Amino acid sequence: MERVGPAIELAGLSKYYGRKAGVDQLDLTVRRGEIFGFLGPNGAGKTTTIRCLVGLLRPSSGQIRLLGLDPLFDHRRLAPRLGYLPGELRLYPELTGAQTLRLLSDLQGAATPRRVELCERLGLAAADLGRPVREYSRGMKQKLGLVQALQHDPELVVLDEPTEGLDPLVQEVFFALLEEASHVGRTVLLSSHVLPEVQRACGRVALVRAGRLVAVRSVSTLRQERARRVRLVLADGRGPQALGPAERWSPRWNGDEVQLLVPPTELVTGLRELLAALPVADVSVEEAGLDEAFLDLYRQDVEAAAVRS
Ligand SMILES: Nc1ncnc2c1ncn2[C@@H]1O[C@H](COP(=O)(O)OP(=O)(O)OP(=O)(O)O)[C@@H](O)[C@H]1O
Repeated sequence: MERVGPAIELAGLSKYYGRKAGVDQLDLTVRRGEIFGFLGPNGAGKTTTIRCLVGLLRPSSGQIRLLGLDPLFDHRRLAPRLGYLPGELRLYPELTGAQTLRLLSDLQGAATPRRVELCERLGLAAADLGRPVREYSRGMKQKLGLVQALQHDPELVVLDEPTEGLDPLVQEVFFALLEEASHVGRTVLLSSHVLPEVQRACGRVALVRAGRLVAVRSVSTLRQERARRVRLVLADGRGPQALGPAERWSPRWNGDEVQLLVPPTELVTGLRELLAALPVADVSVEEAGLDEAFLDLYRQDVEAAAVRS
C-alpha cells in the first residue's frame, strides 16, 4: 500500500455537464498532512471537483489519485481510508442517527474507533442518536455528517462546507478537531466560502473561479502579499481632494479621513511621499483583510480572462 506520495493529485481534471465545464483542466497537489483550503465563489466548481475526487462523478478527462489510488477503480480500498462530508447531506429519514452511523461505517468498511468520542464532543447525545433523522435540525444533521466522516479516523478527509448550520460553540469543536487532525498527520481538504475560517484552519489554499484554478497560495504568503490599509486624517478640513499619484491606491473618503489600500512593497516610500505632500494630522496602518487579498486575486483573474477573450 502506497504511503509516501501526495494525498491528492489532480492532473488536467475536467468535468463537463453537456457543453458547459463544471471544472476545466484543474491541476492540484495536496501533500500528506496538509489542512488545505478549497475556495471559490458560487458555481466555481468546488463541489464538482470534490465529487470527482471521492468517486461520485466520473471526470470527462484528467487523472485523479487519492492516497495513490484511483477513486473510481480502487473505491473499495480507498473507502476505509477516506472520510467525506458532502455539501448537501442526504440521509434516510426513517433511520435513527445511530443506525445511520452504523450503515455508513459498513459502507466505509472500517472499524469506528472515534464514533463515541465525536458524538460526545459535538453534542449528539444518546437520546438524539435514538431518534429518526427526519426529526433532526439542520445543525444536528451536520454534526451527524461530521461524525460519519471522521468516525473511522481516516487518513484523508474531504469536507464540503463543513461548518454550514453549526452554531459557534460547535464550530469551535470542529476547529479543535481540525487542529488535532493536523497534529497527527491527517490530510484535510476543506471547501468553504468563509474566508476567516480558511485563514484560521488551513496552511495552503487553492482559489477556483469559473471551473479554473486561479491560484494556490500559503495563507502566510497571502498575508504578506495583501495590501496595507492606510488611514490619513487631513488637517486643513478641505475634505476629499486630489491625492496625485496616491489616487491609484483606491482612496475612500469619509469627511477629512481617507483610506488607501497600499501594496506592501510601496508602503514606506508611499507614506514618505504622502506625509511630505499633504497636511496629515494623523495616520494609522493595518493589514487589509485576507478577503481583500482574495478579491484582488479574483479581480486579476477576471481581468486576465477579459483580455484573453
Ligand atoms: N448536475 C449539473 N448539471 C449541470 N450543471 C451543473 C451541475 N452541477 C454543477 N453544474 C454547473 O457546474 C458549475 C460548477 O458548479 P459547482 O456546484 O461545482 O460549484 P461550487 O463551487 O460548488 O458552487 P457553490 O459554492 O455555489 O456550491 C456551475 O456552473 C454549475 O451550474
